[in-house]
Amino acid sequence: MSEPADRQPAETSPGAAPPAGAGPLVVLDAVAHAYARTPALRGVSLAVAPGEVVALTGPSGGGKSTLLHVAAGLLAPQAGRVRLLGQDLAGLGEAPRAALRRRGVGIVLQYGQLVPDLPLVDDVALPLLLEGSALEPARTAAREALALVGLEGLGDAVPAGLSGGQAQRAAVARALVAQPRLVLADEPVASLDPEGGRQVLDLLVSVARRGGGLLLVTHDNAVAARADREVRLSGGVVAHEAVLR
Ligand SMILES: Nc1ncnc2c1ncn2[C@@H]1O[C@H](COP(=O)(O)OP(=O)(O)OP(=O)(O)O)[C@@H](O)[C@H]1O
Repeated sequence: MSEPADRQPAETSPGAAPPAGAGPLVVLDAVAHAYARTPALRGVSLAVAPGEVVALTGPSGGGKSTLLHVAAGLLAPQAGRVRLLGQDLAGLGEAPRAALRRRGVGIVLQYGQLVPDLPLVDDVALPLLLEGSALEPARTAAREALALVGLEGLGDAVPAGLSGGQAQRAAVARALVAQPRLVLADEPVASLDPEGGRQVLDLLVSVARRGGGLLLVTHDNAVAARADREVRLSGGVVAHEAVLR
């Protein structure tokens, strides 16, 4: 996953990520959100520091996926504030939010969300291509990322030809290809066998071990046990928090 030489965002432009080491990677402060009349988050505060792996756990419907979408700026909360890579999302329009995500955040959503009919190599290369990388260096980085998740040689495959586990691995490759400082991942290893899950989790955790951050939604206690901190959401509030290491 080499950094293309032409990928040098201006640090001062709107949506640009601040320099490394400049405080928490994401901060949610008293965030609330409801879908129509269904409350999903009711005043949640949470931060992920550089170098930290945080597991978000709790019962189904507790608000985990909603929190991840809010943290990513994909969903605007109805109350509270979100700072992503040092930027207050309330002050950013849709285009600068998208630019901020592309430059510093890798996102794995629950169902992979690969682009139908697009060969995997190009799907995984998308974050680099959208940032202006030339096609061939982006494809080279994408092939390297695919190899890291165990999908070497599958660059020409399309999503319809993949197993659920392969699609999940590809989504992780796409999230990591641009070397993000923060990864937000919703059940990223749920479709994998235990050994495959461990390998992919190792890769995700390595982002934090290099000084980035990982916020990981999981129902799996063994996966949560890899985190530095566990935050349990239930009924849209933080029901429990534990430092694991
Ligand atoms: N798009 C939506 N429209 C309406 N209600 C929604 C929507 N998404 C989530 N909800 C509701 O918001 C609440 C929180 O859902 P959310 O998906 O965030 O929980 P979760 O903890 O991620 O659940 P799971 O573990 O099952 O994925 C639930 O009551 C859910 O039914």
